[in-house]
Amino acid sequence: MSKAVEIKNLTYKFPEHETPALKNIELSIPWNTRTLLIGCNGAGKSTLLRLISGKHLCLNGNILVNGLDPFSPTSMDVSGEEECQNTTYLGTEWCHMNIINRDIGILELLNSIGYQHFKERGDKLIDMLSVDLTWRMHRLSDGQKRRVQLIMGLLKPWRVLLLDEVTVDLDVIARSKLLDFLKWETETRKCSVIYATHIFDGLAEWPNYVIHINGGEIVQRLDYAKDVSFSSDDNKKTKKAVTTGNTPGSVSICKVDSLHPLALAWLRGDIGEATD
Ligand SMILES: Nc1ncnc2c1ncn2[C@@H]1O[C@H](COP(=O)(O)OP(=O)(O)OP(=O)(O)O)[C@@H](O)[C@H]1O
Repeated sequence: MSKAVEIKNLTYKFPEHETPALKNIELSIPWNTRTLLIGCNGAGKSTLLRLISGKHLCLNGNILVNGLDPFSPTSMDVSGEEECQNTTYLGTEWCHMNIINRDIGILELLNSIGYQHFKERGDKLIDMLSVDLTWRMHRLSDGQKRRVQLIMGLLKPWRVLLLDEVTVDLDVIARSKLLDFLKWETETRKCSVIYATHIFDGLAEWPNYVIHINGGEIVQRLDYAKDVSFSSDDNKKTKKAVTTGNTPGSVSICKVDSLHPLALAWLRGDIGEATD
């Protein structure tokens, strides 16, 4: 069976630059997994996601998504019980689509992209992101607009979801629910998520793989369950946030104090949800 994503010997260069943005990328992403892409600004994360989505043409190397060339006209997978888009890419330019500032009602907007056809899924997303169908786009806050956008972006099921940091405007509840939803999706149907982010709160239990990109190269790929452990004691002795784990290639991460649980509890209280 084909993998969610299979990349072989991929090197990609923008015409304006001497050095390639991506070098010798080899990557295999199985089904039913969540992968985090971690790297500095300019490391190559967005370029990789855009190539996987078919937004850039790949000339050197081979990319297959669900066994298909992402640049080919076939964008739907009708092989399973549900009709799926092969990839959904939600990135920076998607965040700035014009419609989000127009004087248009949410229901009208969702109907225009097939809400009736994906009603069950749409209702789940609307409920999850606490969107009110009577809202009008031009009167919303940035985070409310982003929540509506996410419903639009996730309405049609996909095989591979490529998320390029689109959660910065979300409050901690919306982000937490979105991450839970994506986890549930990958556990209940044939799909996978690749997520490039600089925000790590709430992700400690989330990924299956963590990929470190530096200077356009994949420098490390950790199998989360096998290669990553959290330790409160060992690292304190060495005063290092990350130390080598017990097996070669694995890492032990110091427990980090984070305000994320507190903010989540406060905001859950604010909207009347039970806190743990
Ligand atoms: N449209 C473009 N034209 C030319 N060069 C580009 C273009 N987009 C990105 N690059 C270059 O490709 C390299 C990788 O950029 P990319 O956007 O993939 O990084 P990134 O890891 O997503 O960074 P960030 O964390 O800032 O989003 C950078 O050196 C950048 O200057």
